[in-house]
Amino acid sequence: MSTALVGLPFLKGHGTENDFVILPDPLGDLSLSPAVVARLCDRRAGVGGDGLLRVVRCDALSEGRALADRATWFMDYRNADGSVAEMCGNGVRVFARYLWHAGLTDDTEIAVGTRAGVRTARLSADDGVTVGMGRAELPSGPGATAAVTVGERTWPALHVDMGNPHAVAFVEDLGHAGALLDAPGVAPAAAYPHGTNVEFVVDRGPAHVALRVHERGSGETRSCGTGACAVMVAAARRDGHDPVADGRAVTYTVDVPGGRLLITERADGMVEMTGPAVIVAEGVIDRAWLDPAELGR
Ligand SMILES: N[C@H](CCC[C@H](N)C(=O)O)C(=O)O
Repeated sequence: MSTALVGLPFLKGHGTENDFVILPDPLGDLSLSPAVVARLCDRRAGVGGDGLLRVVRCDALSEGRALADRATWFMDYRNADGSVAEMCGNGVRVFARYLWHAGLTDDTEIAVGTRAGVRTARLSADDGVTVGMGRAELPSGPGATAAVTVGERTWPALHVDMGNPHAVAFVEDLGHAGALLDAPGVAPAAAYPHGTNVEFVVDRGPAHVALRVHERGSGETRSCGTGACAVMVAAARRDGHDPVADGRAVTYTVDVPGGRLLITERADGMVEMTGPAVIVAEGVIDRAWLDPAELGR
């Protein structure tokens, strides 16, 4: 006799192979401990993902209520280790694709609440999604730059804040970053009191770069949307572009190990990122493995 799985619905999705466990929780009644998130993101014993996107109505959680007049849904993003992060660019694309897939919206322009504020996603007929990623902040003063170390090698890095922190290091060859099994050393640590994502960048041609990324709380991933935006802005400034100052938008192609992103910094400073977003599968988390009671249900 088949025993139907009775438990928690979930979906899997990815954007340029930055993959996520998607947990619908419209009324916000799940309590997700870091340990439970880590179990769900475990690639062997769990569902597997670089992170988790909990889908909650803005008016159903304290962090979202202030945004409820501008967005219906809040993306509660968690890293694979269970830590909370302010924003996830690939995640917003997948989140918007999920809302459409689940019939929770019939708009193709969707405002999404995040810990970094409201981000707007535009769905295209193929699997592409364009997200307004906000404006890049380049801190000045002591926290503007850092030194990034992997093994015996150290590089200068530019601090770029996309709502979450990034240390962007231009290197001669992406292989020089080694296996990236551990977090690169970043000094001074005071520049990043809550840790940071670290990107290594090489040029591929005019307005065309490629990166590898070690993500805070997730390790090396195949892509990082906020990281790709941080890299684009760092490369644009290195190349003498400052759209707000010179009134000219600039677009870069950013290749990540999991695919390609097109990123534009507009004359108003808004950074727009376009890339794919795919819903791969949906299923049920068996209560024998994760009792909803562990989630406060
Ligand atoms: N993968 C995400 C970034 C997650 C950043 C997270 N690791 C952090 O701690 O900031 C993205 O596509 O933007």
